[in-house]
Amino acid sequence: MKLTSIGYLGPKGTFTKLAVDATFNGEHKEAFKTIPECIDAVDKGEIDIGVVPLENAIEGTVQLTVDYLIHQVRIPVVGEIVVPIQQHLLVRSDIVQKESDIEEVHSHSHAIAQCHQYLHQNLHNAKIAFTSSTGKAAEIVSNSDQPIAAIGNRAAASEYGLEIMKENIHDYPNNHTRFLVLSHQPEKVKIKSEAKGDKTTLLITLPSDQAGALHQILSAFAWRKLNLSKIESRPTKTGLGNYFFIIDVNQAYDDVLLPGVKAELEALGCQVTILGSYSVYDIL
Ligand SMILES: O=C(O)C(=O)C[C@]1(C(=O)O)C=C[C@@H](O)C=C1
Repeated sequence: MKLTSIGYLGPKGTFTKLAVDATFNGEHKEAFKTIPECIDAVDKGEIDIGVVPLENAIEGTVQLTVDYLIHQVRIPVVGEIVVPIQQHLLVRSDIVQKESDIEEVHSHSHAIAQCHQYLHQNLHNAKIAFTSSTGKAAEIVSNSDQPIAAIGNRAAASEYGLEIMKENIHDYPNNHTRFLVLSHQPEKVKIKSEAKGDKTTLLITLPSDQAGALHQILSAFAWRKLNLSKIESRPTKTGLGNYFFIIDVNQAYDDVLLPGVKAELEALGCQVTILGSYSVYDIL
């Protein structure tokens, strides 16, 4: 039998790989250089499932993921994985002995943002170099003989033979990232842990500039007592002031309440697309 293939933002040692390893057993896992490359591969059927970062507790939405899913490629969201994020400062111990030796810090923009205060206070003079992922940053540091450091996780340190010079350098505790599981073949998504709940994500376009439109949208959820966990606006990219609303509801798409919301919003002139109805998995 052909193994299910799962794509992730690579290389090895990324947080996305941690999310994949914690939720999927033994399947074929394939690293992609960028989030769009991973999403495209799912859409073209080159892989069965893609896992991409969506939102971090400190830095907020991974806009590349949201915009790519709205504007370029529509793939159903079939799961969400929530992973605790601990950022460490990784170095080659044969080259860097103390923080003040470090001339450059490499990492993914979201990881850099999660450690701003630390960098500001401790590595003020080091240059920042943005990489496609934290795993890539660790790989670069391991291949360099320059006094540079990466920000990444413990798995990256062991994967690339780096030393953790300073642990937990993220600026706030309780750091978590949500990852989306994307697939056109939901029957292939077999997650090994127990789901902690369900969500539905809707993409809503307001009719035109109309007073009270957002209030009317929210009231369609409110009077049905539907609990929302996120509301976000993203540009439609058609002109200044034109926005989509992306709304997460804390329940699966049912037969009554959410179809009712959809019909009510469409009657108000909104366009409503269901981006997914899916289970949520917490990795501890
Ligand atoms: O670079 C990685 O390790 C990723 O998996 C990407 C990513 C992100 O895009 O938010 C994932 C989790 C962390 O928040 C930092 C980086």
